[in-house]
Amino acid sequence: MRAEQNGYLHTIHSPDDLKRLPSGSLPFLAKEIRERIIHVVQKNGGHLASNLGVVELTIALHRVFSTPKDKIIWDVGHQCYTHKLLTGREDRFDTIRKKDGLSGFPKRSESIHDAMDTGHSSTSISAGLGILTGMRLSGDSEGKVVAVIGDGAMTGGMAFEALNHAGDLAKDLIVIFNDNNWSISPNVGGLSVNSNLSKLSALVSKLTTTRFYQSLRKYIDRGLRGIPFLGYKLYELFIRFKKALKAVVFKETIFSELGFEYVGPIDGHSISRLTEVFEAVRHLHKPVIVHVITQKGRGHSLAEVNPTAYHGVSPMVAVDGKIERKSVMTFTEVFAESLMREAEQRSEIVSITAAMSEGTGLSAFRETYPDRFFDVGISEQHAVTFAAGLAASGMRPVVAIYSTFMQRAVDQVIHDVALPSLPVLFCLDRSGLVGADGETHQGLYDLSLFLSVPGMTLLAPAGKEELPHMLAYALTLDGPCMIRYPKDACLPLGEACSRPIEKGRGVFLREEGGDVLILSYGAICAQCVGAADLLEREGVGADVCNIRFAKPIDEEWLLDSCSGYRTLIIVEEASAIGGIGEYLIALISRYHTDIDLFHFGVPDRFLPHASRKELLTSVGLDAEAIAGRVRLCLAERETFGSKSESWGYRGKE
Ligand SMILES: Cc1ncc(C[n+]2csc(CCOP(=O)(O)OP(=O)(O)O)c2C)c(N)n1
Ligand SMILES: CC(=O)[C@@H](O)[C@H](O)COP(=O)(O)O
Ligand SMILES: [Mg+2]
Repeated sequence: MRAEQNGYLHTIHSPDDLKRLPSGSLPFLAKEIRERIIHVVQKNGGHLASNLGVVELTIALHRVFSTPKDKIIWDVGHQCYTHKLLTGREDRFDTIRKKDGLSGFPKRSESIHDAMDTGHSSTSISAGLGILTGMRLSGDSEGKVVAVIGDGAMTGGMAFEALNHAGDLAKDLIVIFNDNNWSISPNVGGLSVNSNLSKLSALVSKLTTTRFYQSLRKYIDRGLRGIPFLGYKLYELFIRFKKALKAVVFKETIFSELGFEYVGPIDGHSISRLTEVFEAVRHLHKPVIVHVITQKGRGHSLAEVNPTAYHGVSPMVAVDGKIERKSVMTFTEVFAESLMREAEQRSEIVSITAAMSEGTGLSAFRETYPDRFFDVGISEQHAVTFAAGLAASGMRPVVAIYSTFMQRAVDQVIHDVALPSLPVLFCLDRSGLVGADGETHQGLYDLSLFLSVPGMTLLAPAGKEELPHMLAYALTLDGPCMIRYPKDACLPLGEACSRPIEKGRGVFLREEGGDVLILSYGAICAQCVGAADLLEREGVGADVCNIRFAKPIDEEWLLDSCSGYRTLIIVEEASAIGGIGEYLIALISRYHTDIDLFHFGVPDRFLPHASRKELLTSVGLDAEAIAGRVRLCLAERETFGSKSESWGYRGKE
């Protein structure tokens, strides 16, 4: 009783400490872990429902498997909080997702118990199979590899690619299929595995995972195959009979067809049952999938009822359901509102999401036009080519997708959309610097990935009024288009933003006839205008122009707009390599040889989690930093005379 008064969680500094706890203390430990997760997520924000659903699963995994000798890979990784609490990070857990604190995802650089960095979905089986194969090739015949993948992540194509290969390699990979029927929204897809915890199927799984059954199986298989002439025929007949028998008990699953031993469904909240099954499967010498049924949001009354709203929460929402009231609309909200207006007028507009309807602002579209809304699951590649198909048959598809997840479907954009020049509109939310999700979610590469694709129109709104105009304009184009915007407030930036969209041309947000011109693209213009205001107080005149188009650019307009300035600063909230900075410098310097050209982009390194504001400062893209760097450029010009230098690489390191 006394131990429970003080709790167990603070005594766990490694999985070995967990293994030493009496099994009777584990339900209390699970309760402690849930309370700690809820408390910290309320303070820091983060992924709540997914983490609450895997507390017992994680305890059982670390009771049976011994990391780092055994490896556990968490698919997506957003559900790794219990894993972090049990692997020596309990003392730092309050820093999770905060600048310089613990990451909200597994990171090899953070702990020897994190076998793989994750963040993007559906990678765990591929990574696990690779790790396992490497272990075996380097002589490690003991270590086990466990991939924990949710039902949402299982809808990702690469999960099937990996299952197929794993079945073929037939190595003893263990896949834990965490089935809670939820992705962020209710899960989609035809993979309807038998999710009922039927007594019969649970009993049969209990039998088939015993060592006795496994050795009996081996004995029979070997005996049958050893019969001269008829052996293989009889063996094949036996396998088919066994499958038919299993099909009576289990809904035949795709997994067993792919060569996996299927075990389940198992109650994902019974630590004892999970432990028993994990002990059994760790001795199998073939690929095995353990189908675990969990409840997303378990132990939190609001999250249990609404796992979507509690998938990822901002601070102060976690416990009392208080939804923060925002005064200013976000880019996502402006996009959602504008799309609804367009969709009302044009029935050929359809919308597509890859399991992110809430995050991309498509919920209203889904409710209003259910027949014109498609959630394809976590399968961005399919989303893009499905959109191409829709466009080829006269529809006007709008694919709402985070910049970082767009990375999954580069070839589909090129091969299936741009090549045939199909009118698909990609609305890239979370473009630029994102906050607490860190390296895996930064939206910094869409420009360098797609700027070189022929026929693409690339647009970026600076202020509130611009996005609706850009959306309407994009929906008139007869080819592919991408509009990028950040996860941030969509601020009004003056009447220039309301001016009609002219192909290839931008607008001046500030035109005082200064010496300096800041050319920028999209939302980062707000920071540029702020910087110009700061410079003006020191008597430095800086004008600001949102080029609006990264492609196509009206070269005549651009070159004419640059005339008369001595210093030109190109600012982009994207990787400095391969973005618009390099592209514009090449264009302008051919014609304007008398202008000092500078380029401020995001430096060539991965950026960890922090707030968006902290990240902008860290790479020198907030108003104060831009102003400071402009001062330096001017000082350089005074000191060394005219020079042109790309500062993107020299962003504040
Ligand atoms: C490639 C990719 N697309 C989309 C996402 C966004 N995302 C993060 S978690 C998630 C749902 C995951 O569902 P599931 O695997 O069932 O895990 P659960 O949250 O239910 O535990 C999605 C769509 C992502 N991380 N990666
Ligand atoms: C884990 C994951 O990839 C998503 O949950 C992502 O964190 C959502 O990001 P937003 O919170 O910006 O919608
Ligand atoms: Mg799920």
